[in-house]
Amino acid sequence: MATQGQVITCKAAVAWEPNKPLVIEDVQVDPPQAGEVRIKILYTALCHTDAYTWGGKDPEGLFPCILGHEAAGIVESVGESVTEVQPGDHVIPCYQAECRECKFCKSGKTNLCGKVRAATGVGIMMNDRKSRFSVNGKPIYHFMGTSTFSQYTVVHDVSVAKIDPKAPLEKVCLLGCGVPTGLGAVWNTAKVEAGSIVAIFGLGTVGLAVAEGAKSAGASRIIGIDIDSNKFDIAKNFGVTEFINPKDHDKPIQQVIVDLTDGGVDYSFECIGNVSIMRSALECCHKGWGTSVIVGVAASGQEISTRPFQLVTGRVWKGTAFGGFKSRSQVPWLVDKYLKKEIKVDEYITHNLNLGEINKAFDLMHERGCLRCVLSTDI
Ligand SMILES: NC(=O)C1=CN([C@@H]2O[C@H](COP(=O)(O)OP(=O)(O)OC[C@H]3O[C@@H](n4cnc5c(N)ncnc54)[C@H](O)[C@@H]3O)[C@@H](O)[C@H]2O)C=CC1
Ligand SMILES: N[C@@H](CCC(=O)N[C@@H](CSC=O)C(=O)NCC(=O)O)C(=O)O
Ligand SMILES: [Zn+2]
Ligand SMILES: [Zn+2]
Repeated sequence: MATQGQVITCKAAVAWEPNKPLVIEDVQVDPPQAGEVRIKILYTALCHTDAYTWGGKDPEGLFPCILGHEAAGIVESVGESVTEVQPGDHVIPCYQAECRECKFCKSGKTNLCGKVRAATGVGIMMNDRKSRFSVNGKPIYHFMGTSTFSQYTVVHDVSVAKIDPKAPLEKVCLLGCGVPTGLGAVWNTAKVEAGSIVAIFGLGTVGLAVAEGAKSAGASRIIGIDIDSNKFDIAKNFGVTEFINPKDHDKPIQQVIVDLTDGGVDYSFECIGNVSIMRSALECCHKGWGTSVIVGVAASGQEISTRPFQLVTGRVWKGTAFGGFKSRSQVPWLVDKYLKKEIKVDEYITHNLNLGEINKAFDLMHERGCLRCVLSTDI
């Protein structure tokens, strides 16, 4: 039955309130308006940022909402003036848009895009400043402009990357967030050179992707730091050469690293979202040139601090969103790299469940051995 132009009723996981189990609801999904695309989501993974917003830590978190931002699917229908995708295209929704026209996109200095950010930050679509989701007439907010914990979602056309239909959607859904973020933090934001010494704080999917990026950039030493010692065995497969568990040391972790590296590392990456570790990550950098990249997302109200002397003496503090990748242009390129076996993806997937088991998937995020859990939306 043709669904184009019709409201679709489908299953979605609704977060009615922070920290309360998500509820699988029959959700009404409106047709796409001008500049919008309705996507049948086939696979979606969970990222730590979903847990962060669900946990009430996100200053932009609005409830009720449909979370989820690391997914892949097939275009069901498009609104007026959409030219770059059509029904049947295989796509990855991108929380970081790329309109190619705004001040940000044209700057050549950033992957951030200003076109729809004001709407996606408040859970609505730009065209009429309303949501396309409802349950029995009650509007449900969008999340990050993607809302992939649903069998169907509506996104802005500037937030859709068209990919090679040969790519397995159950794998490449990961290229919607965590893996590109880690790789890009190294390749685009830090621009790590061959021979560099790198420290990575937090060896989840994002930190492991940093390790993979650093290895491919030719880093000579890749030091992984995690409070879970089981992470080292996994991390070796992604390029980590040395492991430090801060719990095994009395000295501040930055001092331990400075002592181990003749004055500090060339590059460090914070992949946890902990502001005190962000300070350690900066202060373990070498005087004169060490650069620290903040990747982790810290809770509302949290602030970073250090002695300004750390920066006066040449250390550089940076941050990255989606690893600096331009989403619509570069996600298809990352998919191609995966198909050519130039980047890992499968190795980050430790669990597979379906959308109906989403609360179990959130629980798994706190368990040892869990990197990414991919949900099939086929309940
Ligand atoms: N900037 C961006 O564009 C993006 C940021 N993120 C953020 O990156 C962070 C990491 O995400 P995931 O890898 O999915 O998370 P994760 O929870 O899988 O990994 C975090 C790792 O940090 C370790 N850890 C926790 N506390 C620690 C401590 N005090 N010292 C050392 N290690 C510690 C944990 O054992 C775990 O291995 C999150 O804050 C997430 O929100 C995620 C994607 C994109
Ligand atoms: N709403 C949050 C923003 C958290 C954040 O920094 N998000 C990252 C992506 S995290 C993906 O898993 C990002 O891309 N930020 C840039 C942006 O425009 O949002 C908060 O306010 O803390
Ligand atoms: Zn994410
Ligand atoms: Zn733009």
